[in-house]
Amino acid sequence: MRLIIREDPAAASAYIAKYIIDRIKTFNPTAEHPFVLGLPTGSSPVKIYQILVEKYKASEISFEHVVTFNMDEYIGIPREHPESYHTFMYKHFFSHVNVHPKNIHILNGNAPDLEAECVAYEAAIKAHGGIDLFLGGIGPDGHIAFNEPGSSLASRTRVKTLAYDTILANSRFFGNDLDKVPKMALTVGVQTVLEAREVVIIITGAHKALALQKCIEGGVNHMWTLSSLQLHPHPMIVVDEDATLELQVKTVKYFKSIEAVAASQGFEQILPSSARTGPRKTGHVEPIQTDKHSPSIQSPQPLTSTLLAAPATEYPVRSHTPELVPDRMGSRISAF
Ligand SMILES: N[C@@H]1[C@@H](O)[C@H](O)[C@@H](COP(=O)(O)O)O[C@@H]1O
Repeated sequence: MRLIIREDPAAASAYIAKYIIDRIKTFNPTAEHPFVLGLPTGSSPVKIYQILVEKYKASEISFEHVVTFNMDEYIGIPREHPESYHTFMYKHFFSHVNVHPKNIHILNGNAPDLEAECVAYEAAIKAHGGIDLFLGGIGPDGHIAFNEPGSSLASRTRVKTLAYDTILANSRFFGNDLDKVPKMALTVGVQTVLEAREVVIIITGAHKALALQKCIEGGVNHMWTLSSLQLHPHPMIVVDEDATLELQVKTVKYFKSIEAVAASQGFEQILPSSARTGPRKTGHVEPIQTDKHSPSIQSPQPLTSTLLAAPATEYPVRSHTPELVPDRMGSRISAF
């Protein structure tokens, strides 16, 4: 886990925007081997999109060969609704860069068969060889995408009922009218996110400090779905100082020192090349067979399943506990 701490949301956003640009450039995408980018909505990534658009306009990055998959979408509001995630993405990003419309994937919350829509979405991700970098944000309750507290850590793209806290938090986008906030959404699952080769999360503000603390210092827990990132080989969380308010001072110092030491050595915790470049293929992109290419992160297995896998005979056999026979202390002392 890399935890990058920056002074304020602007600096955290600038770090991530630069990181994404560097990753795409290093990847050197082509039409046959595009960079597959997972994207979020919410207020947290707005500044990141703004910087990416600026850099595109300054010809510092191209999205010509970038394929995108969004995390989630509300169910039941029209695509053209000002608060739909379709509208959000075009307003803040897609309308301003050279990403091809055919390369944009956003779940359709008005699909006639929502379950089929979710299955097709997972299949489309696999057909593109998986997601290279999933950018995400979190809700104050630590949810990632719309994987609310209690979501299975093995979950995949599906229909999700929103938690009251999330409806409340998102009501600011609907004139603070709870009745207008959709109560259901389509969302990628925790497992869908974990299968990305890299996950980058932005967390800013004191209102998300408890969630960050649970996810960094606590154990993996379905009540704070972001904590599942502890199971990922290449997660990075970029935060502002306010988001660290609930962390222990030693945790903050530890992650700052790690970054400082890496910088002093002239590198920034470089990813393995398999994660940096993705699987190289020649020719067209073949759909991945799920049975042949098992996900890089397997569903968490119950600990007992491994423990019980060992034959019982390998356990040391304990002798029977002897019967307790009451005695007097005096009888244990040898006679003088
Ligand atoms: N489904 C989205 C999440 O993907 C997002 O991370 C969250 C945070 O939004 P904000 O950045 O506005 O706090 O909002 C919604 O719940």
